[in-house]
Amino acid sequence: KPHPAAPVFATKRIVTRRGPDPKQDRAARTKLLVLAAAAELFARQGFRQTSIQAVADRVRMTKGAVYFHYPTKEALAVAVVEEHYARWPHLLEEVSAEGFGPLDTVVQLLARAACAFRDDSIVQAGARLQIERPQIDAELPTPYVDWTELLTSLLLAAREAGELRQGVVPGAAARSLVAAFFGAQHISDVLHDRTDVVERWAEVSELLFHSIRA
Ligand SMILES: CCC[C@@H]1OCC(CO)=C1C(=O)O
Repeated sequence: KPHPAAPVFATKRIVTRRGPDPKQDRAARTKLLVLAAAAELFARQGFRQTSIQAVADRVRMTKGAVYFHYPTKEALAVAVVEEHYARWPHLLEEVSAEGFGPLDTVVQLLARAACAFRDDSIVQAGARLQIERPQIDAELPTPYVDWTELLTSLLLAAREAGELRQGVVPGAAARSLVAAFFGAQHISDVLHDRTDVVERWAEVSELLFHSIRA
C-alpha cells in the first residue's frame, strides 16, 4: 500500500524498465546517460557555463544526438530538476518499508536526503538549478512546496499518533524543517562543497526534533 503521503512529488519519470522494444530501451538508457552528464556539469559549473557541446563531449555523442533527446538546454535543465524531485518518492518508499512511525519517518527521510545531497549529482544539480532559476527561461518545478506538503502530512500523522509535543503545529514544524534543511545544505555547499552536509544536518536535526518530539 503506497504511503499516504506518496502522491506528493508528482513528476514525470524517464521510464527505463525493459519494454518490448529494444530500440526504445536504448533510447531511454541514452536519455539517462545524457541527463547524468548534464547534471555533473550543471552541478559543477552551473546552467550558464554549461554548453550542449560539453554535455555531448562528456558522453561521446554528437550535439545533434543530444538535441534529439533534449531540444534545448532549458529542456535538459527541467529534466534534471524533475529527476531531482523524483528521488524523494523512492526514498519515502524505502523508509516506509522499514516500519518507522510518522515522526521517525521524517527523521529518516531528511537524514537520507542529506546523504543524497552529499553523494548524488542529480540532486546537487537540481539544487543549483533551482538557485539559478531566474537565469533559466523554462518552467522549473516550484521548489520547497512538495517537501513542505510531504512533511506536513507526516507530522499530522505524528500528532495523531501522540508523537508531537503539545501545541506543535504540523504545518509550522514542516516549514521550519524545510527552511533548516535548505539552509544547512546550502551553507555546507558554499563553504565545504557539501562534504560535511550530513554532519551539519545531524546537528540541526538533533535540535529541531528535540523541540517537537513528545
Ligand atoms: C528539504 C528542503 C528543501 C530542499 O532543499 C534543497 C532544495 C532545492 O531547491 C529543496 C527543494 O526544492 O525542495
